Amino acid sequence: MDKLTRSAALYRYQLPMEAGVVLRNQRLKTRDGLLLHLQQGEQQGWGEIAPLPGFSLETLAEAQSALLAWLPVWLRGGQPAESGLPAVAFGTSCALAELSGALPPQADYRTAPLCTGDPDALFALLAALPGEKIAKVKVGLYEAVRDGMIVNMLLEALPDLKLRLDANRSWPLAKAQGFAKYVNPAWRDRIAFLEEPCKTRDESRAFAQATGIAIAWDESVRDADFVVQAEPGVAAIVIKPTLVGSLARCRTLVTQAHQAGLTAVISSSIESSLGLTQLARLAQWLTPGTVPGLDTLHLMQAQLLRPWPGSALPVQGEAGLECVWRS
Ligand SMILES: O=C(O)CCC(=O)C1=CC=C[C@@H](O)[C@@H]1C(=O)O
Ligand SMILES: [Mg+2]
Repeated sequence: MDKLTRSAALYRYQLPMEAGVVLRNQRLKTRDGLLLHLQQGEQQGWGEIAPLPGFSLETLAEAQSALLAWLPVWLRGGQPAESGLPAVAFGTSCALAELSGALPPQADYRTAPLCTGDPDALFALLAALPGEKIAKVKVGLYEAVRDGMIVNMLLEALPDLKLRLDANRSWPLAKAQGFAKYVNPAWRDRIAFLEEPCKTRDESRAFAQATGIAIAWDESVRDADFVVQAEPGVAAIVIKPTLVGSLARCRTLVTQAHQAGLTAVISSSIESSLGLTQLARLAQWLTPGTVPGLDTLHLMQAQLLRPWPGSALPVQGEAGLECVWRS
């Protein structure tokens, strides 16, 4: 491809969130991020760079500065080094992969319906769901006993249901065991995994051994000392590309997980529909057969540029974007 024909633009977006979306004790009123648009000859590619407040270590301002340093190198025909900021590494690698055709267009638009509060709403939705019934329930936000009873009730009522649970490291070991006590041992193997039950990895391992409930690593995957390996009681790793890094890094993690006999689940960091549809493509490409954890679009009041199939949310076009840089 002709290096001279490269051009690029960087846009800023802001999408209104549904009322009441709280992340790590912080209300998220809007989702703010950047969109990178690269063009080379007839080819083009988009990437979303949206550090998630409370989860990402980098800020949006830091991501923007990194992109403004990355862009001139790319425009001159170079291959800029992968950014050390995960959200930037993810977004730039997506734009480059669209440009080169490396990210296949086919997508896995299945999601594991996400339930944070109302088990009745989840029950109605699951009862009507065709095909594989797999849902994700947030635990650890209320009393552990209440969580245990809800999980037990759902598994009892829907015999073909499998659950993914997520405690976000909120329980001391004793509390986690208090949760498990309320889940009938006969149904525990229908908990596909419980993400990060305890405050430390060792406590989470002890929980899995003691209860027979499989666990998954999510936050741990981003710890500097984390190594993907087979361990008793560990079923899966959750990969959130915006928090983890480039497509190449995600691919390495998926390969390592599969080699260790673990499930790898591609999951959302609450990207816009643009980033989310790219994650659905990544899931189809790297983890076919595993339902990705992408049920987060309903937390927003609008989509961005590319619609998620079946979503009724309005789609904001390019006209609604603020251009912060253009070559
Ligand atoms: O993994 C999924 O199924 C959906 C994404 C999801 O649960 C999360 C996304 C981003 C931040 C968190 O609130 C949460 C998580 O902790 O995994
Ligand atoms: Mg999680």
